[in-house]
Amino acid sequence: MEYIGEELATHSWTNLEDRMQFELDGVVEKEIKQAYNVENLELCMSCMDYTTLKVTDTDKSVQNFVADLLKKLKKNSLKEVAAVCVFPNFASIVREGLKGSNIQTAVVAGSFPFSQTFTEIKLDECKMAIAAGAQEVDVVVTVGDILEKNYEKVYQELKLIREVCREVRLKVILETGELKDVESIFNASLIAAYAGADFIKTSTGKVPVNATPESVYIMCEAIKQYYATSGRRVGLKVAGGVSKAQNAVRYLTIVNHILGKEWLSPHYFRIGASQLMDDLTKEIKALENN
Ligand SMILES: O=C[C@H](O)COP(=O)(O)O
Repeated sequence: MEYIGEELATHSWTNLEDRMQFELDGVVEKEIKQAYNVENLELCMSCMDYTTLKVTDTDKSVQNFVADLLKKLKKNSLKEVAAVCVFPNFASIVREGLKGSNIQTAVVAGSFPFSQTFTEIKLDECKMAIAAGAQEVDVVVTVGDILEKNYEKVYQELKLIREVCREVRLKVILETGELKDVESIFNASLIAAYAGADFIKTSTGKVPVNATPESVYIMCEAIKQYYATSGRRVGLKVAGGVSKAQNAVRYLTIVNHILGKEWLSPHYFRIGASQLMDDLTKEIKALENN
């Protein structure tokens, strides 16, 4: 058995907080202005996990959600989004609705959004979602265990989830708004990476604080250090409260600044959003007509 504590000890987050504030307020802010162009807005579109995770979702509403998306993309001559993300019970409906497109069927699973149930139930939910057609699975870490530094427990559970999700893309949600400090976000990122996550994701969108530039900066730094050690690229998904094109470009800029352009494709960068599509479409059109 590998122990995650030994791996974490090889990484360092010292001085990260000071450097982060300095860079976010200075050079990154300048880069955002330069990055606000049609090419990058279209890139944000193609990296979007178009999401509905509402208590009112039904078979019919999800079917309409997918059909509306395809209509919007066609009407506005837009590039395909990366995925449609829904609760796991809607996986087969989404997969069916997306037939003929390259858009992936993504689900949240593992007792989203709180991850508060038995490991077996989380594993079964992932398995059932995959059997129903999910190609990507987003699960949440047990946040309390990160805060109490029960790192080994979190790591072992994620490895079990990785095993049942071996044929699909696995995104691990850290719920950074609840982790709060640099150390917890940095360590949670590395635990997920070492457990085999394809992506680490900021938030569920279901707590008061979701994605922030600071949390994304810390996660990028952990991904960078992990890549230097392992040679494996872990992707980053920004999610929760991203509803404006300006914010989407802000996150893309931070990822580019720390990780570089190799991360700027749907393979390694995603934006999970339920409200971003319209503003992004509007801004693309406005810049095109300028
Ligand atoms: O995974 C995606 C998020 O749940 C979406 O959050 P949002 O509804 O705030 O865009």
